[in-house]
Amino acid sequence: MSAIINKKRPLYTGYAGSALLETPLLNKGSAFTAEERAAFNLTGLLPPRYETIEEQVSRCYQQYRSFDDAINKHIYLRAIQDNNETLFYRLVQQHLEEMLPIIYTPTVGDACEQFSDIYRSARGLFISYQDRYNLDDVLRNATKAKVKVIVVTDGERVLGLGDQGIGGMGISIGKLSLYTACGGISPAYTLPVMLDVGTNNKKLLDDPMYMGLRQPRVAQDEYNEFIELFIAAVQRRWPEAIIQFEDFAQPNAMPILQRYRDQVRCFNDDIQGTAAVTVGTLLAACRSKGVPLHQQKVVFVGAGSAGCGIAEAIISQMVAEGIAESQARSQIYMVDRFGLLTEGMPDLRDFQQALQQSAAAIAGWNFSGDYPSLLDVMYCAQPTVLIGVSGQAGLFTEQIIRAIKKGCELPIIFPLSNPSRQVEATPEQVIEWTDGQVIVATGSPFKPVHYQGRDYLITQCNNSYIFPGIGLGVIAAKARLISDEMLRSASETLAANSPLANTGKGGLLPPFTELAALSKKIAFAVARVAMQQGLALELDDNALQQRIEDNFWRPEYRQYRRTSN
Ligand SMILES: O=C([O-])CC(=O)C(=O)O
Ligand SMILES: [Mg+2]
Repeated sequence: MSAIINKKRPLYTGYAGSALLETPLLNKGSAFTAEERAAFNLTGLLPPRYETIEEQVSRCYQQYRSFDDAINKHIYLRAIQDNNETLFYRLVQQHLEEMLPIIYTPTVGDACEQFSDIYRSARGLFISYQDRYNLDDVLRNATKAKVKVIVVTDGERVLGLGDQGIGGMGISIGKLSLYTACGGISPAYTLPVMLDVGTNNKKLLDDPMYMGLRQPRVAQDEYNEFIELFIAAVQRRWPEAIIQFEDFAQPNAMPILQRYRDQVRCFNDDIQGTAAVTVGTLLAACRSKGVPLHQQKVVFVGAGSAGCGIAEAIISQMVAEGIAESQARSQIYMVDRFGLLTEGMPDLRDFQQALQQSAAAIAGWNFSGDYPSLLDVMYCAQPTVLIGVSGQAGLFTEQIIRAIKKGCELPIIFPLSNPSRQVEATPEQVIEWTDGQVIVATGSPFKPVHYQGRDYLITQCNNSYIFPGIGLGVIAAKARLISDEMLRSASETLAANSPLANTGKGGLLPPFTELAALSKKIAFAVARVAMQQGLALELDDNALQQRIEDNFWRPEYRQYRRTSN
């Protein structure tokens, strides 16, 4: 363990009295000691008993348990976060499996939808289009001086819930909570950002409570200029910050990523994070099954930027396993609203065209519409893997699932859409319709399924396995950019840590309780690749490991001393 972290040097601060109690990064509440209470003018502001953080956690947990609804639990935890960040993370760390679904997917989806209704206090930066020419001033107003990770959204495609306008702030906050809880990034270095360009969600525009700009979304040139101004302002203020793009709508997500990924430390979590975790989970599934990835035929339902991002990552992985790219592409079938993406289909975006099937490939197929439907693809292509990223509940019908099972003894089925209520089929349905012969993973958490005397653990194939480790690795090695190879090493590290693939038992991915340890391994692998590519500091293995430990923040109170001013 790191010398630096164990040293527990006292922290000097000029805050005192109620201002200290109202600063969530510094507040310790009843844990301020007698000496600190005297030195910081706190005497009388707190109940007299001095408490340990463990005692505080017990009280919070008792209060937490008194709420029945997930959304009320979420509101309660967010209130603790806004009052005392150290306590919040200590509580979450101790009850990680129970609380992740509350601070993150699926409950964070409700929190985004109800953002203006449940709003309590300010967190992060709301950058409105109207402030676009004052961005330096706006960034200077941020309460954090040294920002290392920004999660930014414009709220246009929040999870599978569509345009949530300003409510998208909920997802930026949730993702950053995981950066800290699972990736050890100190909350002092994280900043959630919501770019408010308006909303096209009529319900929100008509809602008297709605707290965002009441106007249709700014689009095209104005929108792109705003993004450009934002990126440039971040570069001036925090040139080393990682920018994670989150929940942008398809027409913007890919162009923004392509415009900036070779210039700044950025990635799009829905395209690249989802792709990395899905490839990692798929590799683990293939290894447990004993059939390599390059021998699989993969059908996607949903050919948006997320689906196409995963498909491209699978193709890269198949090529890395030794098959030709054209062969790999021929094994991927993208099904969208109008059917299988096929040569000649009108209005395909660039990134979709690269994934269309050739007319020759489907020449012998038997189908009735203009393009093969999902069911046609199931019968004619006989896939072995089915991945859902459609955002549409119920798309994997019994007929679809039974059709894949017919052509494959042990299909791999990942209904990934989030949150839980948008899932293409529940794990219970998938297991039942395949008579229990299936490897299943979902994007949101689901309880284990009991079927014919057997318990099936449902693996959550969620970005949270990937992005905290990437962030930690990029920070530890000061990587300048985030390359595809770095993301691929994250997938491989994830797969290499699959309990099922390694031991034949347990989940496809490690339990969430092991996320912190896994994030460190991913950080190490990602940083190593960044160094090999000349994108990062040159460090030997020991020095890199040490920097990962040094950067890993733990929710422990530090001793405070008062600055003399
Ligand atoms: O937040 C999650 O659980 C995964 C994600 O990025 C999305 O669904 O947009
Ligand atoms: Mg997302």
